[in-house]
Amino acid sequence: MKTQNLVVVHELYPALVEALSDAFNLTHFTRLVDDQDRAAFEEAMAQADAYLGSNVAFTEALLDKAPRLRVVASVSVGVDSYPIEAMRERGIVLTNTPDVLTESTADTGFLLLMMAARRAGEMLRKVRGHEWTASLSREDFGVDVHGKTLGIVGLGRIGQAVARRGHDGFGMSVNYTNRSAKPEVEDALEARRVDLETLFRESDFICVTVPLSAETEGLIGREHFALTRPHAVFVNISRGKVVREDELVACLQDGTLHCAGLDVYEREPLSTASPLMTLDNAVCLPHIGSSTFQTRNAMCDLAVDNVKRVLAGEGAITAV
Ligand SMILES: NC(=O)C1=CN([C@@H]2O[C@H](COP(=O)(O)OP(=O)(O)OC[C@H]3O[C@@H](n4cnc5c(N)ncnc54)[C@H](OP(=O)(O)O)[C@@H]3O)[C@@H](O)[C@H]2O)C=CC1
Ligand SMILES: O=CC(=O)O
Repeated sequence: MKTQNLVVVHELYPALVEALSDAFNLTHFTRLVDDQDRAAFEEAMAQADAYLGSNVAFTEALLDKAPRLRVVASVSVGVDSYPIEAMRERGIVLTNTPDVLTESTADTGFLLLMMAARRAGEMLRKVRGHEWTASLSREDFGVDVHGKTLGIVGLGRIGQAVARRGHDGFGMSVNYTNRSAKPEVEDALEARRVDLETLFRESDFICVTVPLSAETEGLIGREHFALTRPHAVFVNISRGKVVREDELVACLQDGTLHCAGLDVYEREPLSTASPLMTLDNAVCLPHIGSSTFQTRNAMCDLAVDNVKRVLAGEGAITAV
C-alpha cells in the first residue's frame, strides 16, 4: 500500500509519471496556471510528505499549511525562491539539481553570446521580413568572438563551463570575478581574477553566472555598463534580479552598452510591455538555460532520487 504523498508541479516524462504513481500517492500539476490550481495545490500540500517541482512561490505561510512536509526537491540548481531558513527551522530538507544541468546551461550562455555578437536575431527577422533583397551593408555587421576577452561574473560550475568553451573552443582570454579565488581554473584556462569594474572595463564579452542572493541582488547596473568597450556584449544566464533591469534597458537604449543576450529577467515571463521586447540590440530567450530533453530528464531523475532518499531516512544526494 502506498503511504507517502508526493506533490509535483513540473512537466515530467511519461515513464516517470508512471513510476511515481506506482510509488506514491501522486498529485501532479504540470504548472499552476490560475487561482483554482493554486488552491488545489495548497490543499494537496496539506497532506504532502514531499514536494518536487520548480517555479512555485514558496512562502512560510505555505510551509505552515504543510505540516507533514519532509523534503522539497527543486528541479533547478538556483534556490533563491525558497525560504531556506524557515525550511531549516522546520527540519524540511531542500534539494536542488546541480551538475546535471551545467553543460546545457553553459551552451545557452554561449548561444546568447554568439547570437548577440553576430546579431543573429536581427538577421533572422530581416530574412523573414523579406528585407534581404541585396547583400548586407556594414550597418549589419557583427563582431568577432574568437580571440576576444571573456569576463565571467561568478566562476562556479556554469561559469567555468562557459569559460572553457571560450578558452578551448574560441581561443578567448578569460577574466573572472568570484567570491573565492579559483587557482586551479586560473592554471587550466589562464584565467585572471579581477574586480568587477576591471572585468567590465577589460572584457569584450561579459557573462553573469552568479547565484541570486542578498549580496548579488542588484549587483550590476549603469556604473558597470558605462565602463564597457564600444562593442561589448553582456550576457545574463543567472537570475534577472542580479542586474538592475531598468538601468540595463536605459543603457541599451542610449548606446552606453552595445548589446545584450538575456535568458533571465526581473519578472518572468517577460512582460509584453517590456522595452526589451523590441530593442534590436537585445537578444531575449525565455529562460531556456537547461531546457533540453536530456538535461531536464536528468534533473527530474535527480530530484526524484533525492525525494526517495530523504523519505527513506537517508541523506539527500544534493542537499542545499
Ligand atoms: N538560465 C538558466 O536556466 C539557469 C540559471 N542558473 C543560475 O546559475 C546560477 C549558478 O549555478 P552554478 O554555476 O551551478 O552555481 P555554483 O554554486 O557552482 O557557482 C556560483 C559561483 O558564484 C560565486 N558567488 C556566489 N556568491 C557570490 C558573490 N556574492 N560574489 C561573487 N561570487 C559569488 C560562487 O563563489 P564560491 O565558489 O566562492 O562559492 C561560485 O563560484 C544558479 O544559482 C542559477 O541562478 C542555473 C541553471 C540554469
Ligand atoms: O534557472 C534554472 C536553475 O536551474 O536554477
